[in-house]
Amino acid sequence: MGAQILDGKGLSARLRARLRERIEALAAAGHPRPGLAVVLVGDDPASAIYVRNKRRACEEAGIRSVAHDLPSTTSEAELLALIDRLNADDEVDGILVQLPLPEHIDTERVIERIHPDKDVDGFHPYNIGRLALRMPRLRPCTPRGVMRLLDSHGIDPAGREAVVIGQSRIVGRPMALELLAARATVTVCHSLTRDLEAHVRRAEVLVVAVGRPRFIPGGWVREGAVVVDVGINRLADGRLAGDVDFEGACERAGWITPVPGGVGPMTIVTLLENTLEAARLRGRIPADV
Ligand SMILES: Nc1nc2c(c(=O)[nH]1)N[C@@H](CN(C=O)c1ccc(C(=O)N[C@@H](CCC(=O)O)C(=O)O)cc1)CN2
Ligand SMILES: [Mg+2]
Repeated sequence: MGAQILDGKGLSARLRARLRERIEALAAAGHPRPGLAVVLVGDDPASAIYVRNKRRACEEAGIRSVAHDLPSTTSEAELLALIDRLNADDEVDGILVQLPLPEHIDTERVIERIHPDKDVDGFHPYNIGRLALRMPRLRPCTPRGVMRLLDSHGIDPAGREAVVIGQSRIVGRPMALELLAARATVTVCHSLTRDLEAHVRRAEVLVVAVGRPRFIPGGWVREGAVVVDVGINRLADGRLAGDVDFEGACERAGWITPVPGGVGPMTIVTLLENTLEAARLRGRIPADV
């Protein structure tokens, strides 16, 4: 095992403690606590766990979270009506709609209905457009968390060959935009990409988000590469595995994220930070904290 570990768990714990201090100081000075509405539709077991973790993280950071748990039979119109109410509620700084939504609901329409200043997931076309133009406001949590993890270990993607595998709304596309904003040379690979192995072998920064356990063999990883594994796959024996063959990749990579304890915790802390940022953008707390 040659690779050094990119420790998202440790970094996120430090960032969360710092965030809590800032929020407590604001509260002590008479400012409102940031408020996050967490919307869960249906009974997807993984989503239920992620939402529970987000609510707990809010509580620990001193953020007021309001739960909206809706049945899987909720219609799109009902969900849009809830978002309208949350948009109009001054005490709600951030609105998070857990994805995936049930199939009968149009995800794009729901995301576009969230006011961009409350879009703490950073998925609204306005916020994605701002990121694409290198004028970011609220930024998608997982890619932003990855960039902070790299930065905290002194890794600068500028000028490097970055390869992102996967083109999802949550990770792949915004990850490519973050890396481009950081001046990497970016390639996005997907299911129609020819010769994936050749792209992976070129990558100095490799980000994998496909949701298939050990999809990338360790032997494909470039010597010294930075490997960011966004996959969280539950194996038949109950253990978690990433999208990259971790043991094999460790032989060649310079840096690598573990699963669990790498990217996942960074997603959650970035959500908390985005909620504070949304409160700032909305003028509910001072701009200089
Ligand atoms: N509205 C959103 N939906 C989804 C997002 C998102 O950012 N916004 N991302 C993913 C799921 N996700 C957050 O929602 C998420 C997944 C995993 C983790 C995490 O901390 N994972 C741990 C392991 C957890 C386990 O034991 O299962 C880790 O990697 O260490 C955080 C957030 C899809 N939906
Ligand atoms: Mg995420």
